[in-house]
Amino acid sequence: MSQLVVENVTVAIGQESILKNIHFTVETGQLIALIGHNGAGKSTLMKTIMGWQEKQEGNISVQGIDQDQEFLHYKRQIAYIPEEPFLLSELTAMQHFQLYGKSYQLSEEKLNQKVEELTNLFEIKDKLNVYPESLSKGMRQKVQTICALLPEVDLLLIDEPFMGLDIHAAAALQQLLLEKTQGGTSILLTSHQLDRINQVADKYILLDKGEIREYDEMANFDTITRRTSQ
Ligand SMILES: Nc1ncnc2c1ncn2[C@@H]1O[C@H](COP(=O)(O)OP(=O)(O)OP(=O)(O)O)[C@@H](O)[C@H]1O
Repeated sequence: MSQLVVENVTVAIGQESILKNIHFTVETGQLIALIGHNGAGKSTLMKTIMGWQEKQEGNISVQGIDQDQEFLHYKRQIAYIPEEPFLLSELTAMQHFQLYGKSYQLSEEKLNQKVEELTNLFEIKDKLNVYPESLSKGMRQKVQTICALLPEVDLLLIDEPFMGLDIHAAAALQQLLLEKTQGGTSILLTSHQLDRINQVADKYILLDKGEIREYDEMANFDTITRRTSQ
């Protein structure tokens, strides 16, 4: 079954057309890499799927739940890790986790178990009571990443997941993403790190000036790069 269906989506910001007629699906348990030059429209597409950016035309659904018709129900199926950590200055790391746990209706027991597991994995267990301003950039990203990994959602959207993470955390995240897909979660991520993408993605979408140029198996990516650079 298609987890995410994006049909003929068009986005303009002011007079500028940013996404043109975007059309693709992501199947259950697939990991799709969204690639393209700076400014190609990758983050805008993520934000549009999240409902943070308004679309002018088209439809988006997750598990058959339409974004426009049942927004709250739709949104509960998705977790998002934005490119820039988006943390509240008045909340500690643990309070962020609790806020996410509440909004995705996790039981306290499940939340505590996952916080324990993920803060151990990302080596920030000693930072639970620390406010964002006292965390390093990479630690803020870890907190944001953990927030999105707490709920069991159908669709995970991740903007540049590996950027800013240390080697240990990047490897741990890579493993975790693969485990998530094996459990049936679909993942759409953007990345400029081709070596990582090659290791995790099933397929890639090549976005160019707001349009999809290629949507193919990851295994074909090298061939295409060579062909287009000749
Ligand atoms: N809030 C905004 N107002 C005006 N233009 C915007 C806004 N957000 C994005 N854009 C424009 O939309 C286009 C796509 O930007 P977007 O951030 O989606 O690109 P990207 O592919 O994620 O790039 P990068 O790889 O640099 O992160 C760019 O031309 C950018 O200038």
